[in-house]
Amino acid sequence: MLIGITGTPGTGKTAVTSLLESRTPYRVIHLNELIKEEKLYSEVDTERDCVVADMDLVERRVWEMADPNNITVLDSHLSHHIANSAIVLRTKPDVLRARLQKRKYSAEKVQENLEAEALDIILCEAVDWCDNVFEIDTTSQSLERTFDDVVAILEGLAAGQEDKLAARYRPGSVDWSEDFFDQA
Ligand SMILES: Nc1ncnc2c1ncn2[C@@H]1O[C@H](COP(=O)(O)OP(=O)(O)OP(=O)(O)O)[C@@H](O)[C@H]1O
Repeated sequence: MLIGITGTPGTGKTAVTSLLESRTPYRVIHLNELIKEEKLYSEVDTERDCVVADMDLVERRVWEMADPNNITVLDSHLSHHIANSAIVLRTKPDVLRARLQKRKYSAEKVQENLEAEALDIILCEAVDWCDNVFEIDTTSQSLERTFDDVVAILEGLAAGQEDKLAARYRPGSVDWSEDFFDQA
C-alpha cells in the first residue's frame, strides 16, 4: 500500500517522514531526492531552478522500491499523484512564511507558495487524485504531535478504519484564504 505525505513546501513532509524512517518499520521514499538522483525527469527548468518529473518513470520506480508486505510512505508534494491515499500537511500562511524565509527563498517564491497554501491547491489535487485524503493542521502543534497523527493514520489505514480516520482528519477543516487575501 502506498501512502503519500504531501503538502506545500515547508509544511513538514520531510521532517515527519524522517522520523517515520528512524522510528517505525515503514519504508519511506523521498521522491524529490529519488527524481534528482536517478534523473527521473523530462526537463530542467533553469528559470525556476527545478526539474519537471517524468511521472511515468517515477511511478514505475516507486513500485519497484515499495515494500510488498507493508505500507510504503512517499514524501513529496507530488506523492498524491501516485499514492491512492494521501495525508496533506497544512500550515497557516503566516507561520509558513517564517519557515520559507529561513530557507532564503526569493520573495517571489515565498509568495507563490503562500498563495498555493491559502488556495488549498495541493489539497484539491489530492482530493481529485486519491480515494482517501486526510488533513493535518501543523500550525500550532509540535513536530512530535504531527508524527503521532501520521502514525495514527497509517495504523488506521492498515486496519481498514478509513471511516474512523475520515471523521478525525477530514479534509477542508482549515480555510486561510480570507485572512490571507484580506491582508494582501
Ligand atoms: N508541527 C510540525 N509539523 C511538521 N513540521 C514542523 C512542525 N513544526 C515545525 N516544523 C518544522 O517545519 C519545517 C518543515 O520543513 P520540511 O523540509 O520538513 O518541509 P517539507 O514540507 O518537506 O518541504 P519541501 O517540500 O520543500 O521538501 C521543519 O524544520 C520542521 O521541523
